[in-house]
Amino acid sequence: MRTAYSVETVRTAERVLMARLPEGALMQRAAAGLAAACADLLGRVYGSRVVLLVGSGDNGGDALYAGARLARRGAGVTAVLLTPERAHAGGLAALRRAGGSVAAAGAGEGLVAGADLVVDGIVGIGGKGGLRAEAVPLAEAARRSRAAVVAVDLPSGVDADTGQVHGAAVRADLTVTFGTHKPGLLIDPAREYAGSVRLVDIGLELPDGAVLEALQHADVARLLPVPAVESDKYRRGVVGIAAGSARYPGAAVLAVSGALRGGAGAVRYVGPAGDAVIARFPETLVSDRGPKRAGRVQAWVVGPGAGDDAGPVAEVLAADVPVLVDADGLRLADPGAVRRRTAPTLMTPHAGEAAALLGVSREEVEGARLAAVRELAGRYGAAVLLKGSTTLVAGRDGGTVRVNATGTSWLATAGSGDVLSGLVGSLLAAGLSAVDAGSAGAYLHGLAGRFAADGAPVGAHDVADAIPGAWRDVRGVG
Ligand SMILES: NC(=O)C1=CN([C@@H]2O[C@H](COP(=O)(O)OP(=O)(O)OC[C@H]3O[C@@H](n4cnc5c(N)ncnc54)[C@H](O)[C@@H]3O)[C@@H](O)[C@H]2O)[C@@H](O)CC1
Ligand SMILES: Nc1ncnc2c1ncn2[C@@H]1O[C@H](COP(=O)(O)OP(=O)(O)O)[C@@H](O)[C@H]1O
Ligand SMILES: [K+]
Repeated sequence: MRTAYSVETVRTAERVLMARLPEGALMQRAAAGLAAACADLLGRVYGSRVVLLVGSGDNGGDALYAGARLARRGAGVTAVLLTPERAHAGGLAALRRAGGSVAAAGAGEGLVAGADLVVDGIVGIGGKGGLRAEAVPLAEAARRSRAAVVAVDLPSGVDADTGQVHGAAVRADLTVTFGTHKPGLLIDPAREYAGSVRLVDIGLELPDGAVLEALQHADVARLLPVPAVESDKYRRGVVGIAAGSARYPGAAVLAVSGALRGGAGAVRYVGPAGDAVIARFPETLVSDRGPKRAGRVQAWVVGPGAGDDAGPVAEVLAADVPVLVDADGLRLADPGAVRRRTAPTLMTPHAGEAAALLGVSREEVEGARLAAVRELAGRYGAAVLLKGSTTLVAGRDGGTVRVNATGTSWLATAGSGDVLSGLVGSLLAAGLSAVDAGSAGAYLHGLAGRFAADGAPVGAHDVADAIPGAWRDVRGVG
């Protein structure tokens, strides 16, 4: 499990550790890790041109000490000081002792343009708001230049705790972060500014209560239901899919395609697209009698391609089994009925649907995904999986939010959300909790998207076909 902690928690852990260590030891650990990452990126340190962008806090101190290490290995290192009178004194002295220099006033942009490597030590976890005006031209010069850009702890200008970006921010190729990931490094839009992320262990001891956690292969492998010797189809779980309409039969087919690959023992389809479903997947149990009279299921998926018929949504919400509500179902569901449910409920909106439910703009949701997913979970008393470039899953009772790291923008193709809803519904029927089903399903779906696409466009049905390969990859079999 990869975790991300709030700035406040990092600060507390840092204080505890600093009290036990000689002064400056923590910054030296950070600088050593940073310099090593820079050296890896440069390949050849000797003779390279390194420019440090140095702000007024310890983030700048890290950059200066790392710069000193690179200078000792033969790099030409120049520091551009944003507020010369407040630059980290110890770091500056170390850089000078190692043969590095300080840029003349006004020379920064030119130096950045000619650099091999730019180290962004403008601001770290002490930052508030976007970059200040004096730093903006330097960030722009770094973006224009051919230099590799390494952000210290996080790209300057992004919000460490939320992933929001207010105004200008540095765009990095690599972010070297200390002690723990910060939430902003894992959530768009900030995540995109971070490039790849390298975590340097500086010995921080972190308590329970991460803001975010990202499942990895081993975590998902533990969650996935695998039939035991004595399993039968009913013990494995039956998932009911109430989806599709005369206008959108494809949504039903795609949701069923995901459900068949999700680990339930049987898939029951209820709705007007039975013929299309059977034609493609003859193993489906099809009924046109409505969810209430369709027979026993261990979990329902309702909503994909449902059109305007609120009846099945209400019937499904009245069932005392886990329910996944997606797409049209989100609009048709009575919020009171969702809140009154005692069995688990998982809502799976994309940003536009989340915006409609919250009464805000899509841009607002996309700019502040963590706040949006928590707000929805709180309002509906339900688990919420917010889809998009960053997929987040929040539980109904708050706490740590899951973030999915496997997605790919090739998944932005019509119907891939329907596949996800079937897949996750199947995991619910197999007995996973709403948060586990949502996050394990998003993980497999993202991986399947990568495998199916492999660098080329795919349709949603290709993603469904790639799900078994994702399972095998996660379980380390085949
Ligand atoms: N917390 C930890 O455990 C460790 C922290 N270290 C470093 O220390 C950093 C935190 O240092 P500080 O607390 O001194 O804070 P920062 O260096 O992140 O920033 C504080 C300074 O930046 C200025 N500033 C704030 N917002 C700004 C903006 N939007 N644009 C430009 N300037 C802005 C402020 O005036 C303040 O002087 C971390 O990010 C990390 O790089 C490491 O040295 C080692 C361990
Ligand atoms: N830019 C992106 N990067 C990664 N995943 C994405 C991106 N855009 C969409 N996705 C994923 O693709 C799927 C699309 O679902 P959805 O928006 O409901 O589409 P549809 O309604 O057409 O099925 C979701 O799993 C979502 O997380
Ligand atoms: K930084």
